[in-house]
Amino acid sequence: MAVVTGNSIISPSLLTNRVTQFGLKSEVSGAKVVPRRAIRSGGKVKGKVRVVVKAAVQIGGLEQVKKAKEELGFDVVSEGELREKGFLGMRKTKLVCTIGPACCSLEDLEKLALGGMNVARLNMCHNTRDWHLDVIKKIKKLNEEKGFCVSIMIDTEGSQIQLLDHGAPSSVKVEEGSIWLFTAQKLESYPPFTVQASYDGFSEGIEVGDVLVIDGGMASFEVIEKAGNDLCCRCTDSGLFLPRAKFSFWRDGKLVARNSELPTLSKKDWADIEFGVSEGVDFIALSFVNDADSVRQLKNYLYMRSSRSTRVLAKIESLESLQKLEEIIEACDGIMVARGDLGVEIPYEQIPTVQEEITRVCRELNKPVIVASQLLESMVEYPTPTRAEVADVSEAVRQYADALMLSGESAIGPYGQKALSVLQMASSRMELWSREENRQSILHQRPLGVSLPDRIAEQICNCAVEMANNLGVDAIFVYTKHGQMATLLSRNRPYPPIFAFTSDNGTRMALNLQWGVIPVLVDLSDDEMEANIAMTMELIRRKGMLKPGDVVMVVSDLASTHINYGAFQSIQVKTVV
Ligand SMILES: Nc1ncnc2c1ncn2[C@@H]1O[C@H](COP(=O)(O)OP(=O)(O)OP(=O)(O)O)[C@@H](O)[C@H]1O
Ligand SMILES: CC(=O)C(=O)O
Ligand SMILES: [K+]
Ligand SMILES: [Mg+2]
Repeated sequence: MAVVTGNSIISPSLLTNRVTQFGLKSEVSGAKVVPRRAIRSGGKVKGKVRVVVKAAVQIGGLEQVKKAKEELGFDVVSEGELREKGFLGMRKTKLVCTIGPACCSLEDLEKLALGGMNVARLNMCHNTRDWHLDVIKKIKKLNEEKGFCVSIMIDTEGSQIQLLDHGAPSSVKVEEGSIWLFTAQKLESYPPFTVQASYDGFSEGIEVGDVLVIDGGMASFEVIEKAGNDLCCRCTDSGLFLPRAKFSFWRDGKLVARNSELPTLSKKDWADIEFGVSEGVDFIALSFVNDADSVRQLKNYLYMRSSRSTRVLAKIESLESLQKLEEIIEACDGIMVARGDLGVEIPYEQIPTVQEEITRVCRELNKPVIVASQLLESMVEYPTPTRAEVADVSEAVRQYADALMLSGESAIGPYGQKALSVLQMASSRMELWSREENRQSILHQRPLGVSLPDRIAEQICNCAVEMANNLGVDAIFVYTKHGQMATLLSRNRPYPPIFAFTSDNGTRMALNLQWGVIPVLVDLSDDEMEANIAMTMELIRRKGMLKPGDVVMVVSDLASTHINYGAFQSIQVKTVV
């Protein structure tokens, strides 16, 4: 028997109904009913009733318990983590893995899911649609059959001017002083010192004397002659050409910005998006976003297509996107700091401050942010990271990024699971340090809401987190339809984990990317918040995850029409006895 106590507003009949509905036999004992302007009709209480609830809930038959367990979509990995490490030990930073040939079997995907993968990323630049479909099906199968909660992201190819091919499968050495031809002509084979660019207009606007930089510094050239669209260049800084090398042009120390010449969404991208939507992916990450228009265009399309639960992420990987950062963040549902391409467009020494700035603005505007690329690059080849890589990962966690992403480390490397465990350990360690140092207290929150209800929700969440930290509660429970309250809590980066109960599966999958949020799918009542609270606490307790003495802060904003309160927002603190 468990007893849940608290000060609540509820009708006792509804509590009993709700508890019974969820397969539990219940007794409501010691309920002090104080009818306030209550209207009695046909022997039933209508209107506002204030009740101090002390609900004693007894466990029903085995069948009923099983049913009740099935009602709670609580993923097995969070459950295991909670049992092993307790509430405070639960990892807050989310992990994204790029899926590629090295990790696409059902067994490998399961190992990544067990290792803490929250989101699987499929890069539409590589492989066939059938290959991606196969991976999507495997992940959905694992979610359904093994109780994981792994969201799926597709990442569009986008239009990239800056891709080069030298015909060799591996890297080619470039010596200082050597002369190279860069051409967009399609060649059968590659004569020595010839490189093919992926886009016909690659040299438009480029002048003799401009500097051509490979992969943000792998090698550099000076343009010495222009013949039609071809460029003849002399190597000024020796280095390497990797396959699919990226390049940029510089003049007087500044990037010659060219991304706006190409559409963010190509025909192939639209076809990939259509594929993703029909397969029910949770996120679409847009490559080479230049402004908010392409984000809005895709969001409108998803709205027309009744796919509102598909969230749109904008990848910041061009100079143009940096110049329009705030409008892009406001238009999208989340951001990826795509450092691979970004590092080709801006000098690499600027990456750390730019990353910190993007991460800060995203948190202030309440959008999740993923820090991506080269986090543990050396682990594509080696089973251990460099200490500098661990420091980089920890820095992203210290900045309170919502998520970290593996690229080649999981897609093609033999140590993908190990790389994931490095992210897991490094982020847990840094989160602990941030708590010990009370770093959350220095977070600045810029006011967001404009309308009164939005401002109220925001203030409630800000205050709730301050209270939760000061009181040292074990967990925050929030009940949410579209995830707004959960994200507003997460934005404050609280010490306890946030359990976000939602009856909307799209919301659940989207919240997977949100710092510190454990989304739980459950059938919630629209009009009786107290019953939702009692039912979810009981279900969690029944799984052995709430113990006597645990303190839970409950934050809710679902409408409570039954008691005529309209939108009823509250913070309650409950002790499990
Ligand atoms: N589905 C896939 N099939 C085959 N190889 C893949 C796949 N996904 C990724 N890879 C390989 O893993 C490497 C890293 O993947 P990732 O998608 O992060 O890099 P990328 O291609 O540089 O990203 P982007 O083009 O979005 O900037 C790629 O260069 C590619 O070799
Ligand atoms: C992830 C990605 O697209 C990049 O880093 O460029
Ligand atoms: K991509
Ligand atoms: Mg990129």
